[in-house]
This record gives sequence, C-alpha cells and structure tokens, in this order.
Amino acid sequence: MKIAVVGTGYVGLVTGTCFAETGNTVTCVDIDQAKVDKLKSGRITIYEPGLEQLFDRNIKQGRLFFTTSLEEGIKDAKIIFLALPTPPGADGAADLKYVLKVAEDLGPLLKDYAVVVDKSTVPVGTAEKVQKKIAVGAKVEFDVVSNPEFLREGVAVDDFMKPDRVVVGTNSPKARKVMEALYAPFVRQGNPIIFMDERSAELTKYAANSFLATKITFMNEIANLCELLGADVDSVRKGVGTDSRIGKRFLFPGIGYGGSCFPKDVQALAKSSEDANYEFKILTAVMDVNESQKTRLIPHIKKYFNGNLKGKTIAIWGLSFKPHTDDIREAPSLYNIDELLKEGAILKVHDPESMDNVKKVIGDKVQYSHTPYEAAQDADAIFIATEWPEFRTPDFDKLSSILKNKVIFDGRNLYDLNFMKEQGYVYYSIGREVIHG
Ligand SMILES: NC(=O)c1ccc[n+]([C@@H]2O[C@H](COP(=O)([O-])OP(=O)(O)OC[C@H]3O[C@@H](n4cnc5c(N)ncnc54)[C@H](O)[C@@H]3O)[C@@H](O)[C@H]2O)c1
Ligand SMILES: O=c1ccn([C@@H]2O[C@H](COP(=O)(O)OP(=O)(O)O[C@H]3O[C@H](CO)[C@@H](O)[C@H](O)[C@H]3O)[C@@H](O)[C@H]2O)c(=O)[nH]1
Repeated sequence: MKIAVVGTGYVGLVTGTCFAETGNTVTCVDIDQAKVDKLKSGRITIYEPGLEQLFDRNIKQGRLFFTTSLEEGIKDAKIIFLALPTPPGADGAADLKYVLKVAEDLGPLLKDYAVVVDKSTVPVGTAEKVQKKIAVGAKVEFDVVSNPEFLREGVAVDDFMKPDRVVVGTNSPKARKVMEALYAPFVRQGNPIIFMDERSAELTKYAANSFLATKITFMNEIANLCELLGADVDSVRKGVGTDSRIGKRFLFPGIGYGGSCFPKDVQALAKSSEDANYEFKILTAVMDVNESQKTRLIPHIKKYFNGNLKGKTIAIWGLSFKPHTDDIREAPSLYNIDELLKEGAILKVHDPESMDNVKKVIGDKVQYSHTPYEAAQDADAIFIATEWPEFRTPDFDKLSSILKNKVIFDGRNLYDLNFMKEQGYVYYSIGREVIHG
C-alpha cells in the first residue's frame, strides 16, 4: 500500500519506518528542510533504539522516502497519516494550528479516495474539524479517522511493532477495511484492533496518558508520605503492585514525570473538561503534585550544604526525560539544573544521548562531560535525574576516589540502601530512608 506520513518527528519517523517494514511504500513529509535533507541522505534524526537498522533497510529496499512537498508526498497515497505537533497553547488546550493547516492544504491535493488518519494527540471533536477543513478544497471522497498512538519513546519500535492494542475511531466501513488491512501484520498475536467512533478514540488517548500520569503521581505522594512515616516506598510499591488489579508497571516514584506527552496531555484534558463545564479535580491535583515533585530533592541538597550552594560542584547524571532517548522536552533534569544554577552551584552534566539537545537550550551554563566519571571528578555531590542503565552499577571504588564528597542525591532510586551504607555514602533518594554515610 502507498502511505504518506505528514510530520516526521518522533512519532512520524517511527510510524513511517515501521509501516515500510511491513512492505508498504511510505513517503514522509516534513516542512523542516534540514531534517528532510538529513533523512534523504540516509542519516537518522532522532535516537531511538532499533530504529536506525529498520530505517537503513527500508531506504535501501526502496520503500521509505522523504520530501518537503506535501503534494509529492501524498501522490497516490491511499492512507495519509498526520503526525504533527499539538503543543499546549497559552490556555493549556492543544494547539491545532499545525493539524488544521495541513488539513486545509490537503483538500485540493487529493486526487482519489484516501483515508486521512489523525495520529497526533488531539482533543475530542478534532476529526470533525479536520473533515471540514479538507472538505473545503476536496473534489474527491475521503474519510478522516482517529488513530491515536501509544508508543513510548525509548522503546518506540517495539511498542509500534507489537502494540498492546490499536485504537481506530471511525464510523466509515470503507475506512475501517483499509485500517484493518494496514494493521493486520501488527496484531497477529491476538492483540486487538479496537474500533470505535472518532470522539471516543480521541478521548481514549487522553484518558490513557492521564491515567498513567495519575498512577505515577499517586505513587510519588505515597513516597513523600513514606519519608514522613518512616516507611520504605520500594517495599510498598512491590506490596501493592503485585495485586493484579493494580499492576507492577508505572509505579516507580521519582522526581516527577516529564516528556512531550504526559505534562501537555494532562493539561489539555483538564482544559477540555473545563470547556465542557466539568471540573476534573484529580487532574488539577496531579499537575500540582508533579510540579513540586520535580524539585523534591532541592531542599535536601540545600540543607546538606548548610543553605549555601555557591561554588559547590554538582555532577548531574542523566538529562533526557527518561532513559534510551535524546528527548529533553519537559525533562525534570532541566528544572533541577535551573534551581541549582540559581543557588550558585557549578554543574558538570553527563547524558549518553541528549547533551547536544541540552546544549541547544542552555548552552554553556553547565559543563558537559563525556562520561559519568568525568562529571563526578572533584564534585561535591552527584545528582541522578535519569535512570540510564549505565548509572545502575557504576564502579563505586573509582567514584569514591574521584568525588570530593561521597554524597548522592538520587531522583530515581537506583541503589540499594544497605549497599550505600556499606560504601559509606550519604544517600538521599525518594520515599526511602536517608543514609547518612
Ligand atoms: N513523542 C511521542 O512519544 C508521542 C507518542 C504518541 C503520540 N504523540 C503525539 O504525536 C504528535 C507528534 O509528536 P512528536 O513527538 O512526533 O512531535 P515532533 O515535534 O517530534 O514532530 C513533529 C514534526 O512535524 C513537523 N511539521 C510541523 N508542521 C508541519 C507541516 N505543516 N507539514 C509537515 N510537517 C510539519 C515538524 O517539523 C516536526 O518534524 C503529537 O500530537 C504528540 O502528542 C507523541
Ligand atoms: O513508573 C514510572 C514510569 C514513568 N515515569 C516517568 O514518566 C514519564 C513518561 O514516561 P513513559 O510513559 O515511559 O514515556 P513517554 O515516551 O512519555 O510515553 C508516554 O507518552 C506517550 C505520548 O503520548 C504515550 O504514547 C505513551 O503510551 C506514554 O507512556 C518519564 O518522565 C518517566 O521518567 C515515572 O516517573 N515512573
């Protein structure tokens, strides 16, 4: 099948590459000339495990193409995916300008029946808006389908190739048939394609993200309570997570959720609710708690250094909003960097993949280190913001010999408390006993 994907960012590139992998011919369209030039020359634009190999193979086999021209990209396409940004507007609602602009441009370009699929995360009612925008210029029949994407960055290829489920919102039998054929290779293990109306599909995406953000936030509050009551959040997490009604996943406490999705989608659902005259109280609480959770360790750091961080060197391990990605959108690390710089600390940072992106945002306000040890050299403390696997079992002998102080503030609960006691470290984590060295 000939497919077009409009918007070639984290979702568009994974979507395009994975559909090419199952034999479709895919053209990805983007307005960013530099991005398209890079992709056309066979170089990948994001770090996403496993993607580069599929990308190379499908380019070589002549199934994956890139262009800046919408007209060229959608030529002969039976399915046109919109994987465009939907950032928060000033009022918190998802800004639909990118989606609606492309919809408007698409109308006159359609030459034959096509299914236009909205993969961006959009508020309820957007499919109808897209339908109307396309209809202004369209001279042929078309359908607009909602097909929200549930992939996680860092495991995007796996999530896309083996989704828990595929949600398709459409009332058109013709579009349903096309979508069934497209997704057949991805649901061979019995994972379902769940068909529903467009509005329900749009809301499903916000409900899923908001539920997961709530689950994490609930556990963050339990962790905060553990600190006050002398309980251990790891034990509590295991104790509750083994109840199959609750589930083990997304119960890990830390310095808040970040990324390009949870923060903006919780906010957008709260705004949609408000617009519908419904006060979604849980969401307001989730946003409030997450805001303060991000800098939860800062008061401990200040207290440890007697309220004065001026001239103290802190090594920051991990900058991306989660491991296995170079994405730093809404990364908790950035909020902590901001706070620590305000206090006069000197920061030496290390991240395996996202330092170039951080440089673009904060430039030389911090020192960039090639390895976690280079960052830790002569530091007064280590601050862990992201749980990259390589931080889990560092060489503690080496660390102890290069650090000025054996102090770790861990926003992701990486280390065993008894081990840290044995190693003689001062160790602060989230929802667990403080080890005083
Ligand atoms: N990132 C994720 O993990 C994820 C997962 C599921 C859903 N989503 C949703 O998918 C959508 C896209 O997210 P993303 O992270 O891929 O965004 P992104 O910013 O990485 O990519 C969007 C791309 O669209 C391009 N673009 C903008 N206007 C365009 C136009 N007129 N024509 C062609 N291209 C244009 C941009 O240049 C950019 O490359 C959002 O709605 C997001 O909420 C994201
Ligand atoms: O137990 C947990 C799990 C996650 N997080 C944090 O939550 C954020 C989001 O993590 P994750 O959901 O793994 O990554 P995303 O790539 O943001 O994926 C989410 O957002 C995507 C965009 O909408 C959806 O498609 C995915 O289903 C949804 O999981 C990160 O900051 C994590 O550190 C925790 O603090 N504790």
